[in-house]
Amino acid sequence: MEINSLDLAENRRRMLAGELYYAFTPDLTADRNRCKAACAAFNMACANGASRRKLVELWKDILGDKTPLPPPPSDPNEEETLSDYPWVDGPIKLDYGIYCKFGKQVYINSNCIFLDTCRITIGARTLIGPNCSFYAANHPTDPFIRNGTSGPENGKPITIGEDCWFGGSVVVCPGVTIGRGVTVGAGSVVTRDVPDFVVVAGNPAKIIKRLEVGDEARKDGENERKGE
Ligand SMILES: CC(=O)SCCNC(=O)CCNC(=O)[C@H](O)C(C)(C)COP(=O)(O)OP(=O)(O)OC[C@H]1O[C@@H](n2cnc3c(N)ncnc32)[C@H](O)[C@@H]1OP(=O)(O)O
Repeated sequence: MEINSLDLAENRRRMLAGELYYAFTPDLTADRNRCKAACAAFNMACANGASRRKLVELWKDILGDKTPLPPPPSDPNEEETLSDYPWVDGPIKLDYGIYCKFGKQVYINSNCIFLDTCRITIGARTLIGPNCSFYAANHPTDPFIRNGTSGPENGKPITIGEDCWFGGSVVVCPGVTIGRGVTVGAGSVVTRDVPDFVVVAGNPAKIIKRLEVGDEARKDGENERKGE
């Protein structure tokens, strides 16, 4: 495939739809470079102990989120107006940033990676331990189609529910959906969907515990998702 003859909009549509597409086109490369620079700025500010407000601004830059922040409080030490924004300990790496969505009060520990060639959604109040990787990106297993950086690739979206907890060094593979209130043990590799309210661990991750959660708690989650 000659990169220069590609319909770039169609190529991007294919990327997000999980179809075979080419990653090294000028527009996708420029988008990744934009995100790389935004991540570098965020990581540098994090390492230098920047204020919560500065870090939230830089985090929003990574995601391409143009919505304005609430005005600063008169006392800059009282930034409770920002309490719903994710807490992110750098360094962090996202591929595009614009294809990731994080719910309120998410926490991300250091050295996490989000390869968002398809959409990655993380539910509210989910806690993510250090060195976790969320790989929506994938390549064909046939080496002759894969063909290094000249070949096409495809991905699958990753969806994580609310109130999950990922221990350190978890890998989430392309196409995985994890339910609400799930705990994922340290070092797990999640290759298949996970239902609500369970603990999974291992490689591949398997259910090691089911939580007793009343119907009311399940209903609360549904209402919250509907914005009630
Ligand atoms: C947001 C942050 O920054 S988090 C900071 C980093 N912290 C971490 O990464 C800690 C993550 N915690 C873990 O992995 C814990 O082991 C938990 C949460 C999974 C333990 O969950 P529990 O439901 O209490 O499991 P429990 O300890 O009873 O173990 C049940 C079984 O699963 C196994 N198991 C527990 N954790 C794991 C794991 N990570 N990988 C593989 N097996 C595991 C146990 O060995 C045990 O097996 P056995 O019955 O054969 O002895």
